[in-house]
Amino acid sequence: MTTYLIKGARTPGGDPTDLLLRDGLIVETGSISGSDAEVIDADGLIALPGLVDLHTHLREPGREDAETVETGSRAAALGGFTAVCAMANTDPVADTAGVVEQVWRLGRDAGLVDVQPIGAVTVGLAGERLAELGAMAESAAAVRIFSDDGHCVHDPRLMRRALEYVRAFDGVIAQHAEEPRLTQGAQMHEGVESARLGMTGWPAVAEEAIIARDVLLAEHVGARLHICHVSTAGSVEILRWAKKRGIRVTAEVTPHHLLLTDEKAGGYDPVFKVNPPLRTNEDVAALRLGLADGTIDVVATDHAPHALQDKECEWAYARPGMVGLETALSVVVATMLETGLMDWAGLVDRMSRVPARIAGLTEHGNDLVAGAPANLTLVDPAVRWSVDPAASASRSRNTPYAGLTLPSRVVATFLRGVPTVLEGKAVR
Ligand SMILES: NC(=O)N[C@@H](CC(=O)O)C(=O)O
Ligand SMILES: [Zn+2]
Ligand SMILES: [Zn+2]
Repeated sequence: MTTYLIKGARTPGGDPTDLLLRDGLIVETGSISGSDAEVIDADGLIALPGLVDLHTHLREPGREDAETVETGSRAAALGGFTAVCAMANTDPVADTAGVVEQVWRLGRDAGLVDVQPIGAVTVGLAGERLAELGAMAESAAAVRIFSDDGHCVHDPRLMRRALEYVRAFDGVIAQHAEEPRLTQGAQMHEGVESARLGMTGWPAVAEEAIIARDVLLAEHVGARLHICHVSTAGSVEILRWAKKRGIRVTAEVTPHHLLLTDEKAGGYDPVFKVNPPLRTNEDVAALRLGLADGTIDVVATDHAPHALQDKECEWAYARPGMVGLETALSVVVATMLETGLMDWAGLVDRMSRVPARIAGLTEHGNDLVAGAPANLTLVDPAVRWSVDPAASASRSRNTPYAGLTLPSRVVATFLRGVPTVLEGKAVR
């Protein structure tokens, strides 16, 4: 196994340092010389703990034409990630120990990021009966996060049972907050733009009503709740209230909800169709402030690859979702760092340390100190780059940022001391 010496990397808030990586660990930091290691010149680069994504759709098993565990893992590594949590809405659904173990093994065999499967809450995501949560928790995949993402666990009794069940092993239910009765036929955010375009709206209250209900349920049973892809100002207010009350709730926001608004629907390009929908400028401002002050705990990509025929069609028939692994860091730099709302230490917190803690991934999200696992990424903060969908490592092309110039780029990523990305290119 090659030993790597990273020379002169800046760390958030710290002085430039060298990092010696050997046998999967950071074995030494500070000023290091006289080593026979392979040297990586990191002058001008920032070293961050590897990013952790709590919300990735890898599409395997079932839709390998849109993404596989391997292609999604490669896209993640290029985005600076060393761990991703794979959502359960595959085909078959990840609702048994067998399926989550299969995904976990595929991730291990690809070896580009740690793939932590998320288990479904209900059988087949149908919202009727609880899936075998205990068996998934005890499986080789050691599932801790359960989610019916793509669907809301809308039956309050079932949601209560799920929260009670996972409390026993400190698991967490990640809720896709969408009251289905309020979003029937919905195509975009309900507001001025949807009225102008004549499209059926997805009102903010469909998200907020479920979040309000579920924080109260989590309080009642004393369990951990996580809210997926928070998208409205009202949701931020409810979370702020719940946290002040001591309720064990965490929440995520996607990069696209930090940057884009419902005006994008005006061109009827389905690349901008996503669940929850792009909202208004006021919502974007509230999400940024909520992320800055910690009301929203983490950024998660909700990387949702879709095959060409599922996206390049009429808006109403297009699947919702956007890819995001390769652009997440840059979009957060553009929306949170360049606006002065957060610094690099804040980004590390929201994209590495806290998501790792929520997922229980103890090998990730650690400070880059001697003895820590060598899971890290090197970022060039001086580079600006233009997003080219065709250059993506993801099998799908549905990025909403085509042609956009974004700041900061991942130069190298290491998983347990082994490079997955070097000079901005995937190693394997
Ligand atoms: N975000 C999306 O628009 N789509 C996701 C499902 C989801 O995250 O709800 C997908 O699986 O494609
Ligand atoms: Zn969702
Ligand atoms: Zn999702």
